Parts: sequence; structure tokens; C-alpha cells
Amino acid sequence: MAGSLLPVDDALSILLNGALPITDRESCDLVEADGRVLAEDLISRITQPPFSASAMDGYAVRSDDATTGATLLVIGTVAAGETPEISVAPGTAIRIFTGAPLPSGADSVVIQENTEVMGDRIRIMKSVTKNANIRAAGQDFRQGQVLLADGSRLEARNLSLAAAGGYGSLPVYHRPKVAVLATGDELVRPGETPGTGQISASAGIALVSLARANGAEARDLGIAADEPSAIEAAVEDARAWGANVLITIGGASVGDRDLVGPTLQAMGMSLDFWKIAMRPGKPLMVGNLDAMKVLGLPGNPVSAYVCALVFAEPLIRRLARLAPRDRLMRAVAAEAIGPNGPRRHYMRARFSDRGQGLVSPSASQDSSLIATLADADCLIVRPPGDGPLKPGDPLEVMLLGKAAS
Ligand SMILES: Nc1nc2c(c(=O)[nH]1)N[C@H]1C(S)=C(S)[C@@H](COP(=O)(O)OP(=O)(O)OC[C@H]3O[C@@H](n4cnc5c(N)ncnc54)[C@H](O)[C@@H]3O)O[C@H]1N2
Ligand code: MOO
Repeated sequence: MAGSLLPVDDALSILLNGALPITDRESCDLVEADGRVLAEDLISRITQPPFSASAMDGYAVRSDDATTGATLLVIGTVAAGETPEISVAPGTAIRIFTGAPLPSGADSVVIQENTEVMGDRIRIMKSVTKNANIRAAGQDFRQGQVLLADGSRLEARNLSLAAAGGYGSLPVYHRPKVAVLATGDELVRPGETPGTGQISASAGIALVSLARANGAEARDLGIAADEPSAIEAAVEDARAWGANVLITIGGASVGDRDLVGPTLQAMGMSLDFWKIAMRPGKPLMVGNLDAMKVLGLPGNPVSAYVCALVFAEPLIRRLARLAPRDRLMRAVAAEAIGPNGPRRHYMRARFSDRGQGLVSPSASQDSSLIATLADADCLIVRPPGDGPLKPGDPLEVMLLGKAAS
């Protein structure tokens, strides 16, 4: 009875309202901090550059002296990493290399291409203005300045900034721990050859990957057989590891072997909801086992992934303190699409023209078809009860994979 099923947005609100961002923190060296979330405002420990330096290879000069045609006596050399011991006096120049501290007395650098060497003198071929080719001390940033805000996700550029600011390690929030458990007697581990009636447990790795991409530390708990003791043992593993989120796959529906919900409830899980107005994904279950959030996803791999995208991604990002990811985009039906049923339908689709946003649904929306999921650019999001669409009608899509980046 779809009319009595919980709408997707209500289900998402219930899930997110019951989830608090992680507050525990630790220190990580810069390499390990990649992809993590900074746990305080990062104050620069140093001024950058720490001293006025030459931006070019050439000669440190007094700009008043360095007029076109003038000759200057070269009285010394300073390279990067050295400290100039003499000053540039009127009528003189000091040979200087990129990154070297500017000697006192000099106010500019003339690049060597604009000079002619004549023994111990140089001739200026092109005059320079004051401050030419000089990186002023502190022109990048200054000691005490906030370089990065608490909550920033650390990546290539801001890690480089942290390193420049004097940090070899950074305070970061703990990542949410996400445990992924497949259930079903018919499943074999990916890479094993399925026997009669068996299939590869393909859904788990997608969820592990999605969790990691959203800032989680993810663990694959493998496969539990369709019996309460096997499910219980795996749930205990998740608890012992300290999982913040347990995601189960399969056994969520109404069959005699669908034991995940009853087993977890027997272990003390309180149920937030079970079954929602979503296609695929109707049998989605959400509950809490002590401090651990439990997401019970349907077994069909497409259903599991779509539910994870709609529910697990925002949940993990909230725990990880990452801003919600907006995958939604307006698009246009490239062809006629039939009316929708009573559940919000996420239809695998491909762009025929990305620039114009023209999109066509995959021919079959069967939730066991993994190849069409891997091939899709987006999911068309059909509201419950949406009427038929004509070519050119506007619609909304949720971007996937490369299309989303
Ligand atoms: N009488 C009804 N039957 C079904 C209903 C229903 O409302 N009434 N709902 C259907 C829908 S919708 C879905 S979705 C499935 C979900 O059921 P379960 O969560 O109980 O999933 P299973 O039965 O365990 O598995 C379904 C399907 O997916 C395969 N599977 C399971 N785990 C994995 C995995 N880790 N990797 C790859 N494939 C997996 C499993 O072998 C089955 O083929 O129920 C419908 N039935
Ligand atoms: O809702 Mo099931 O999840 O359609 O395949």
C-alpha cells in the first residue's frame, strides 16, 4: 500500500535528525590528513615569504641606479638559502638567484636577460622600477592569520597551504566508521566462482567506495548467512570495531529468509522506520542499536546503491562534518517517458546531450541490472504520481559518477 509508505524526504529527515556530527579529534601527519576534515581554525605559524626575496635570476640593484645604459659594479653573489652579508651601495649590484633574500640597500632586481656582463660590471639594458621582481615579505600570508577554517576538507591545495604555514601534522575529526555487511546464503565473495544458484556479492564494494568518498573509514564485514546467529556475530563485529553506521544489504523484505530486521530488533535495535515510498528501495529500514545507526538496504544491487546515495551519503557527510553534496540538476526529457507510480522513482538514465541536459531513461529499470547502473550518468527523479512526460518536458536528475564531478 504505497499510500501508507513514508515519503523519501520524511524518511531522510528522520535519519538526519537522529545523527550528530562527530566531535572526537586526533592529530594526523600531512600525508594521512589528505581527505580528512580539519578540526580547528588553522592559524599560520609563520609569515610567507618570511623575508623579501628575489622572484628571478638577475642582479639586486637600487632602482634609481638601474636606468637604461647605466653600468654597475658587481660586488657579490647571493643564492637561495644564503644570507646576504653585504649591502648594495650606490653604483653597485649583487648577483642574485630566484628565492634568495634581497640584500639590504637593494629595492629591485633586474633580470639577467636585461643586462650585459662586462668583466666585473654589468650594463643595464632595460631600466627597472622600484620593487620589480621582488616577493615582499608576507605578501602571501602572515603569522597569526587564519589559513583554513575548522571543518575544511583537506586536499591538495589546502594541505600545501598548511605546510607553508608551518604545520607537519594537523588536528582532524575522526572519520565516521561505516561497516558494510552483505547477507544471503546465495552469495559468494567477489572473485570466487559462484556455484549453482549462487551469485557474487557485488553490492558491498559500491557502498564501501561511496562511504570512503564521503569521508568515512569503511570496513567490509563480508557475508553473513541467512540465519540469526550469523547476522548477530557480524553485528557484534561491527560494534566491537566501534562502527557509527552499520549498513546491511539484503534480507530486508518480507520473505521467510528476510531476517535482518527481526534479528537486529531481537538484539535491541529500535526501529525508526521500515519501508518507504521509493523505487527502487521500498524495503529500506533505519534503526538504532545503542549508538550505532543501522541502515538496512534491499539486496538488489541497484536498490542498495540508490538507497545508499539517497540516505547513506547525506548521513555519512553529516557525521563527517562535510557539507551536503548537491547532486540535483534540472534536465529535459529527450523522449517520452511513461507515468510514474505511487513511489518516488529514481530511474537510471544517460545524457544524449549533456550541454542541453537531454536525458533518456535506460530501457529496463529492473533493480538487479548492475551494468545499466555502471553505465548511467544520472538518475531521473520522478515524483510520486507524476504524469507521462513528453520530449522537451523539464525534469530533475541526480548526477552520478563523472557527471557529478
Ligand atoms: N513479496 C514481496 N517480495 C519482494 C518485495 C515485496 O515487497 N514483496 N520487494 C521486492 C523488492 S522491491 C526488493 S528490492 C527485494 C529486496 O529484498 P531483500 O532486501 O530481502 O533482498 P534479498 O531477497 O536478500 O535479495 C534480493 C536480490 O538481491 C540479491 N542480493 C542480495 N545481496 C546482494 C549483494 N550483496 N550483492 C549482490 N546481490 C545481492 C539477491 O541474491 C536477490 O537476487 O525484494 C523483492 N521481493
Ligand atoms: O524497491 Mo526494490 O528495491 O525495487 O528493487
